[in-house]
Amino acid sequence: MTSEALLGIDLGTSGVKTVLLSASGEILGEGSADCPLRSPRPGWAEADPSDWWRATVLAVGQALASCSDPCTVRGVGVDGQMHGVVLTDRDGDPVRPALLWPDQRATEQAQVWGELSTALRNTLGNPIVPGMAGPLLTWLTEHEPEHCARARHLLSAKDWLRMQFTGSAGTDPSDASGTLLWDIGSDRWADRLLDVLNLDRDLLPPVAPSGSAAGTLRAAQAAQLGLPAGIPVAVGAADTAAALLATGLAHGEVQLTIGSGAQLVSRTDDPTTPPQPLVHLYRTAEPQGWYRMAAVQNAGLALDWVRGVLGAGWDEVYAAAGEDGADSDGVIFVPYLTGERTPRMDPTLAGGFTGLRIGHHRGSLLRAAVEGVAFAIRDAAEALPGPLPGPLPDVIRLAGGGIRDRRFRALVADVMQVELAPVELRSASAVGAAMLAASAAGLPVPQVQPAAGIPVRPSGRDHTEGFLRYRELVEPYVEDEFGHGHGHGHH
Ligand SMILES: Nc1ncnc2c1ncn2[C@@H]1O[C@H](COP(=O)(O)OP(=O)(O)O)[C@@H](O)[C@H]1O
Ligand SMILES: O=C(CO)[C@@H](O)[C@H](O)COP(=O)(O)O
Repeated sequence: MTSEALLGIDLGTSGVKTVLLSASGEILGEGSADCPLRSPRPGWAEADPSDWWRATVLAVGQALASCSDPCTVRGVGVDGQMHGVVLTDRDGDPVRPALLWPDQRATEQAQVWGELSTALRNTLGNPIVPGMAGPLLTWLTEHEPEHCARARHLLSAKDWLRMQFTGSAGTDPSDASGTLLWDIGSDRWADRLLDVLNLDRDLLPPVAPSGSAAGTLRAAQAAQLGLPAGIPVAVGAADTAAALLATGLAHGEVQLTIGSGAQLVSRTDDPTTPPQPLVHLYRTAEPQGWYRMAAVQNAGLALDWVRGVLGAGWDEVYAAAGEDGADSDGVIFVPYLTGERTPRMDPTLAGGFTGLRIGHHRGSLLRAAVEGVAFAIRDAAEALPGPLPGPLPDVIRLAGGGIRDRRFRALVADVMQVELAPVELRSASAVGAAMLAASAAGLPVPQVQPAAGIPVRPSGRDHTEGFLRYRELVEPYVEDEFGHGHGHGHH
């Protein structure tokens, strides 16, 4: 028997995940291929898009091979990591490696952006951070004019991939709203800002709805991917926006996704932001609507770094999360390897282990690392405003490739003191991309009912003392969203 399927491809920071979804929302096949970022200098984060392509071919092949019956793919949708820049020529060939969201090279340029008039900054609805396309483009204009002169398009990761599929350049509002080049209230490129900053408007691609058809799959690429040529390809969406589609996050609910970074999101109908926002505001992948995001730069990315440096396997890392006893015996890990966004909003911050004494050992460092990432997530969670002014809800939805281990889930629930409701999808974003493929192919959008995992309730283990010590290290003095300085009660 042959089944019909929609293919979703998630181009994440750590690699590519694929899913084949049936018309009734069932997962027929899955695949994944690693494609880690490169850091040619401290503070830089790049990727070679040809590695993305190889990982995509592998992950699509795996998904097809994993189906129990042969699949006929009726449409393709893509989503990807947000904010970065792929500068390409007119054919979509990169003129230099892609710059990714954890990149901090545009820190100086971001400061210049921060000095723009309040009116202009308000149109963006977002904190100014150096890993977003706008400041990265300013850096490229100043430091690599030769690459800018050769460039025809500035693309997000998934837009680059889709251009390989269809041959034409474009983007969608959910990714465009994460560039700092987008007028969030008017839902279009921020032309006045581009003029003021003297940035090349012609580099920005046309924008179309996430679920519309961008074109069809070209024959040569179809042959490499093992897919039929000529099938519709959706414009696609930013990874978090795609994940919201798959999990069906409702107004008033909060979702925590842990991958390379971690994101806490909630939907909002109000696209206004305070002058110095500590959280992001982005467009959803739907025809209307926004969501707010508290963004943690260093989640799985920091754990992966610690793992590499200490030569540990993932199981050892997660075993450390499951250990009983005192909080890392006084060792604290600050995971700010790529600066930090919510709630610090400071790209110049760096990571570190502190509190080390003779008698501490490798296990103390691993334990401190998982705890430090959980502390960073709690720190960000406390900054996420509405649609629920006030404290976080009692239950938070949990998703992402970083939650696969139950010991880490338990630690995060204990540190945050909330119940976590896991969604058992290997890649919620890839499922969202497959849903967009259905709409681009003119097919009914599958109703996905993601399997609910076992709820993770706080066990009663108290991490408050460790969290407060962490806070003292990272937050001697803060300003709230309205610019009022205050110290913390525990000082
Ligand atoms: N083999 C593994 N076992 C357990 N956890 C892993 C493994 N590989 C990766 N991870 C965790 O999953 C994260 C990647 O999750 P994913 O959602 O795929 O991220 P991204 O979208 O950033 O590529 C890693 O940073 C790490 O925390
Ligand atoms: O930085 C953000 C959002 O602001 C992330 O949504 C990135 O898009 C990275 O996602 P992952 O690769 O960690 O899933």
